[in-house]
Amino acid sequence: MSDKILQIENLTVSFDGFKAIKNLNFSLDPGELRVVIGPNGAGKTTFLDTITGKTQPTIGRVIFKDRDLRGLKEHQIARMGIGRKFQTPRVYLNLTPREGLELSCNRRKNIIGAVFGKPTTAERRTVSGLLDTIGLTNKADIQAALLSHGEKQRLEIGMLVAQSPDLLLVDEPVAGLTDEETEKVGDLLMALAESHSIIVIEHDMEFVRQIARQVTVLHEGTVLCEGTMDEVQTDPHVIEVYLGHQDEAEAA
Ligand SMILES: Nc1ncnc2c1ncn2[C@@H]1O[C@H](COP(=O)(O)OP(=O)(O)OP(=O)(O)O)[C@@H](O)[C@H]1O
Repeated sequence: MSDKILQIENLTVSFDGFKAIKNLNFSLDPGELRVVIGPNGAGKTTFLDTITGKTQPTIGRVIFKDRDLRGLKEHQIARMGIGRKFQTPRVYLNLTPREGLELSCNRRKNIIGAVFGKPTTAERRTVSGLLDTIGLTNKADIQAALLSHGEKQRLEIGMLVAQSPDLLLVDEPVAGLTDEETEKVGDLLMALAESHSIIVIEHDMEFVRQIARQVTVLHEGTVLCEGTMDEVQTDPHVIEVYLGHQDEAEAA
């Protein structure tokens, strides 16, 4: 038995001979919040795709809760406890946040059942706790279409959490958000990290500084550097391939 929730061993992913991921090793502790950064094309999305089963390793292994995920379908991996939040929010716009969360609490229900069926007392309690966690109690009963972009992002994170995953994969959750909304999403992820393992992919360095304890920097499909934000920010290789260029871009 490993004490890691996720282990990636010697992973290589090739697309027609092009190696998007090369000999990558990575591990995550239960209850850890890890931020993965890296320049465009570094392999961040491919890295997540390999964990969720969307893409199969060419070489190497992805081990989740001591089980090799090779050959498993995306839905089987999701059922094992890996939830993924994509960059753009995917919420049910015609449902209220409360109804959306009730639906997510019980994935076997269909939409009609969730909207017209009666939730159990336990489900109601879970949903009101989740509404509180994502800061949407006061908007629980309006149509989700009327929520701001940041509120929709928080609702989708709540819908993922409602499915009780052990590992949450969150892809660029603050792209396009205001500073205030960004901070709320950061606070939410930090609160969730108390009871989940979380990997966040992010470009926004202010946001990374807000939430990151451990940071993994990817470059050309492999791990360039891993450490605290301070360690990563002062690593000469990271400055050269990523942060230096970003600061130049920000200054321009
Ligand atoms: N299906 C595919 N077929 C061929 N090449 C691919 C495929 N998917 C990704 N790649 C290539 O692999 C490399 C890594 O891509 P990936 O999308 O994982 O990077 P990324 O770090 O997520 O980039 P970004 O920050 O721009 O989203 C890129 O050069 C990309 O063009």
